[in-house]
Amino acid sequence: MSDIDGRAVAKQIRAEVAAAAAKLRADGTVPTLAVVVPTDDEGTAWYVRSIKKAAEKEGVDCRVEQLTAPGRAEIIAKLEALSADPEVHGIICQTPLPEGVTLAEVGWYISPFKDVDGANQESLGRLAQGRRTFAPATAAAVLELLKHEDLTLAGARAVVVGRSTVVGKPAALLLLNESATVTVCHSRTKDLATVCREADVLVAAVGRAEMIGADFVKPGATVIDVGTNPTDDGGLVGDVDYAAVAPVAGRLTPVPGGVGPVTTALLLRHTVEAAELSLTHP
Ligand SMILES: Nc1nc(=O)c2c([nH]1)NC[C@@H]1CN(c3ccc(C(=O)N[C@@H](CCC(=O)O)C(=O)O)cc3)C=[N+]21
Repeated sequence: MSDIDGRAVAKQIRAEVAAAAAKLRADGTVPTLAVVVPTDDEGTAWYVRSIKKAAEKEGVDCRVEQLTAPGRAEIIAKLEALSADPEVHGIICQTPLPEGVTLAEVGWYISPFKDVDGANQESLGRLAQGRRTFAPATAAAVLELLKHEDLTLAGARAVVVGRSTVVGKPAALLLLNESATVTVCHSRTKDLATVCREADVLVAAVGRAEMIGADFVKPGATVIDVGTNPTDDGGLVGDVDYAAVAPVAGRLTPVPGGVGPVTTALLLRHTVEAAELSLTHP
């Protein structure tokens, strides 16, 4: 088994981002990402700090908009204002949202031109249509990691475990757009391990620590672990039982150091793309 090195892939993407950002700046456009943070959730706070640090290192301005106990109307007003602000090119609204508010309903107020984390239903619809769009950064990271490997997605058996709107569904659509044969599994799937064992490419996006064991994996399969589950001792584990699966899989992403760093890098890539788009579609 060989590890898939997410940090190396992220480094390469970030170098491309830095070059694109420098070019935009030389032409008088400062690529700018706005991060709307509607709760004080611990995991989100970590991600926001890491976005800000990465953005500033690569020449992308990052505006963090921390809201305090906002209602739906306040979040929507903020997203509308940022959508109308010509100096902002990319917008991400962090999850989790306050009780009773969903990303699906507030995502509508993020301009599709600035929707760098694919939260607007127009973005998801375009993905379903196989048209150019911003996919959610985490789902895009799954495909980016696969594309860096020497494997053929067309005709491959892909199984996605998890059907969330932010990861499972868009990852399945991206794989389908690459002509993989895609199965989406979830909590009601019968004989989950048997279905997963058919996969040439297995994507674990359930949010349950180490639930994918060796019996879920076909020998030699490529396994992408999207899970980032905090452990009691302050560490992080994936949805895949790494120690058990490593001897069976052909290739496997570690946690940390797999999907996570690529997610952050792609959010920045989407932001410079949105900035470039703003020049031709002001
Ligand atoms: N609208 C929205 N989109 C998101 O994509 C989103 C979100 N809300 N809310 C919060 C979660 C969390 N998330 C992570 C991204 C990268 C790492 C990451 O890079 N983790 C490092 C390690 C972290 C560590 O060592 O603690 C790694 O995997 O190597 C983690 C978590 C995106 N999220």
